Amino acid sequence: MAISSSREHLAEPYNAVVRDASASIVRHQVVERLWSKDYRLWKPEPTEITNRLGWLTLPEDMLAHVSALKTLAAEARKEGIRDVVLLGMGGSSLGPEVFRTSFGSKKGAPRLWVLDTTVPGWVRSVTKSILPARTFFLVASKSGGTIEVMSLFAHFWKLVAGTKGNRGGQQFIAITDPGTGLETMAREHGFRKIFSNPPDIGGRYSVLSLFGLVPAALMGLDIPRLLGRAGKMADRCREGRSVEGNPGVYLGVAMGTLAKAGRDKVTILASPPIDTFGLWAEQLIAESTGKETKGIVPVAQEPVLAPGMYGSDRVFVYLRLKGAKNETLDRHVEALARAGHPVLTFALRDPYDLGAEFFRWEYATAVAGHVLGIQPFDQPNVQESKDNTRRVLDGYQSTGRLPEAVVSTPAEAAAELAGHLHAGSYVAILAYTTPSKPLETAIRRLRKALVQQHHVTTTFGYGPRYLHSTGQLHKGGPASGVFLELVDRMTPDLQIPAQTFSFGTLAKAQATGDLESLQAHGRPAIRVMLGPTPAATVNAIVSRFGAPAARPRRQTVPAKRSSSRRSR
Ligand SMILES: O=P(O)(O)OC[C@H]1O[C@H](O)[C@H](O)[C@@H](O)[C@@H]1O
Repeated sequence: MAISSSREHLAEPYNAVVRDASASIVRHQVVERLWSKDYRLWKPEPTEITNRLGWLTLPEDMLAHVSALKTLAAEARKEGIRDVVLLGMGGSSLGPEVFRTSFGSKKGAPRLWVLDTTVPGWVRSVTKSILPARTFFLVASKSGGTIEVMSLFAHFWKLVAGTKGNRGGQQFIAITDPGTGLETMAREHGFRKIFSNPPDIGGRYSVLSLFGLVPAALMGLDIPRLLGRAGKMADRCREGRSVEGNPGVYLGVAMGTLAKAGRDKVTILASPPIDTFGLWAEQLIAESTGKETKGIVPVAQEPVLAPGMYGSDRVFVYLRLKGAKNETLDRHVEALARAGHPVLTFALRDPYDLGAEFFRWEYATAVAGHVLGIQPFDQPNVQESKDNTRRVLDGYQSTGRLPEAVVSTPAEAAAELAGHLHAGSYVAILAYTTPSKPLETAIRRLRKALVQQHHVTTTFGYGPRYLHSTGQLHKGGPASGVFLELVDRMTPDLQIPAQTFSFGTLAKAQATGDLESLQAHGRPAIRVMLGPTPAATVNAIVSRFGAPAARPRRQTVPAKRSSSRRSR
């Protein structure tokens, strides 16, 4: 079969592992029970499950909002709005980020900016790129109280208020659940519109709800077309008689059973225009499965290397967009399959097929949770870092100082990393800084060096974004992570209006709060200060890793054919 078509099933011997588990999935009517929202698929109690399954019917339910979305998009065009800045975290920002980078704005529609940070340099760079009086601000938060979102709102509200020609609240739009603090605030501030999202959808399952659709509509996307693709996939995910006939169940059973057999790193490869899909999938998979010391490690945007460099803990999934520059990835994926790694390929005809992929992966993650025996809809360890941040900020407010954390030099960090790594490890690189080309090139070099030298897996996330995404897995998932925290100087800093701390202090407190959480879980966590030239600092770590090590001996089959887990 040509690489350009989907390969939705694994080659042998991996397919046999999935087949082994299938009988139990069919016998226990997992598909039917998932569609009927039976919480016992995951846990004996319904808490945070029954009120989290609204995503199943979004492709139909959201059609009711199409005309309101069209009206808003038309208003933006008519009023000459040039930019839309979305203020949100995790489930409220990563889906829109995929739309922004995969589609680009349509002709005549405003540009979308997604701001999910507290790093002052990043906030400042978006602030400088827009004309405040000709910008809509989307304040997006399910809970309506997330500290980053509220701080960013305060910043942009003040900015707009100080602008000639501003239309005040008319430039602000809220997306939130009914009855939140954000809803009240939006009403008090005279927001142009409040989009009230169905409350039975968790953040990471919300891309096809108003959280994803409002920014998508403002960018000029064809919403019925996107929902239509998602709906077709949802229909395919109703097949209950065979796992191989249901694309969502197949992916979920494959991820779950292979993770149990030792292949717990799901490496997402995607054609260049859609490669931020991995950032969205990271949150979905990591936050849903990474708990009770179990979980699947999603890997996004990792540089591709020769098949022999990878350990036997990987599964590869390739999202191939028709017409994109796919030559390199095509060759890579062929080589991976030839070398005996498990590989799936999903072919997308155009970016609208992302609608189908969102649904497939959501469904698959719910099924993988069942296979792993965890409940995929809560995030029990996310709060810890938030509590630690709060404690650090309280300390700062009474003493005027942040606590000192142990800092390593680049050379020490390289040695410490090496000392912690073994087969099956993953290194999570966590950067509290402003994105830049040189930095991202240096990070790619670091990831390459780690894979080549140690045959481990690498992930990369900007802080505090990753706290709302992979942060749950880091603390609650398997103890195979080693954490490298890279922290900016945060200068020049930026004040948060009506707040006793600045953006820089908040970002540093978040970095410290998470470091403390990781250490409290006994996870190796190393901090390096990025200094005046962040890319040079990262390169200094890379330079400590020598030439690539010899290729490891690699297994080409899963460790063992595990028997399927008893379904409840
Ligand atoms: O949309 P919000 O309520 O602001 O939440 C944003 C994010 O917050 C937390 O970190 C959760 O773990 C995420 O799942 C969520 O997406």
